Amino acid sequence: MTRIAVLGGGSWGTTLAGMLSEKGLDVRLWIREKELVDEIRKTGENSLFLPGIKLDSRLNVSQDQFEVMQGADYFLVAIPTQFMRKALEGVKDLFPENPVIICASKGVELATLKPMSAVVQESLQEKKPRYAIISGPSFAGEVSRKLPTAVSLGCRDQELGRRVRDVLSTDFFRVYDNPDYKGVELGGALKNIMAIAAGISDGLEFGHDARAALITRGLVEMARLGVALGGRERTFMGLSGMGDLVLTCTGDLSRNRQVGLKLGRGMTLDEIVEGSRMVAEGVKTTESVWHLARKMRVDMPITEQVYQVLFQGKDPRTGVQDLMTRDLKME
Ligand SMILES: NC(=O)c1ccc[n+]([C@@H]2O[C@H](COP(=O)([O-])OP(=O)(O)OC[C@H]3O[C@@H](n4cnc5c(N)ncnc54)[C@H](O)[C@@H]3O)[C@@H](O)[C@H]2O)c1
Ligand SMILES: O=P(O)(O)OC[C@H](O)CO
Repeated sequence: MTRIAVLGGGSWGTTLAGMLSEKGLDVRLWIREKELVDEIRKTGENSLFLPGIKLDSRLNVSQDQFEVMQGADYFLVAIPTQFMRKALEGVKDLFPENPVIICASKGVELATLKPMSAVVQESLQEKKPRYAIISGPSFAGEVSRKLPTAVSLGCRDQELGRRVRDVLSTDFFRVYDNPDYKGVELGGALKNIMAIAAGISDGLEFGHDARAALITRGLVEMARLGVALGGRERTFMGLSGMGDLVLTCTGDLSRNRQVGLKLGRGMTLDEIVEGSRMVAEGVKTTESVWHLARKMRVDMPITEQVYQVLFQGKDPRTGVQDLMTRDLKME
């Protein structure tokens, strides 16, 4: 039986682990928090990150990485991106040679300005990992309720990509393979910034026109950086670009959109993140991408304004005003 090790017991890792266990695969989920391991074993629920969802009773959960990783055919990682490198380096000896790493996380590492493909390659260098990235419009809260969802699977090796696609697909979770892993991973990371921007606009009650403009111009900006970093423009029109962008700019289940909504309504970033155990990847990724855009000399006006609101205390209203009064240009 295909065995999958899932590393990361937040809402997404728990959702994917539960889904694949229910599909009949041998799934082992590594969770950092002992109280969550105990709770899932006792009640079948991860009430901190995935409340109200009964997990498949065959799902194995553990805090012991050896127990989770030994003998696995695939390693699915759903660890917040700023912790990814340290987490993988900490268990690198437990991976076999040429492990298949399926990344489910969306962000750009702030310390190095690198995407997850590079973080995985560098942290497991001696093991020569094979990388795939799953990304697209997929709220854990909806997938865990088996609502119809479609995502992209980026993998340079097309034969492996098709295999991973088949392993991850179910009758309600449809996976499309795409050899442009760079575009797929950047789409998922960059949309988080635009979700914050759309949240800010809606928090300020700037209306539907403004949000539609942010989504459309946000996509242009995402593709511009994505292509400069080696992704294909067409990928940004797909599920991991346009699809996830629309979802998180309009869907209130998005944590990134929620950060923006609260900023728009007058809260400070410190007040918003204080006490939250959930991750809004867009905050750190805005900082990473702001630096990356400067380094690559790519124009990213929406990212620029989100950066100034998040990290330079700019009034969100002034940020929107500054976007509207830039020099006029051809579309
Ligand atoms: N939740 C979703 O709907 C969803 C969907 C698609 C992709 N993702 C991506 O999945 C990744 C994981 O997010 P999530 O939503 O499952 O997380 P979450 O917000 O539900 O939970 C937070 C996670 O962070 C972990 N964590 C906290 N501090 C840590 C540390 N110091 N080192 C290592 N881990 C630490 C916690 O153990 C927990 O697993 C993110 O990159 C996110 O963008 C999430
Ligand atoms: O809650 P968010 O904003 O992290 O979005 C979750 C997923 O990325 C949606 O596809």
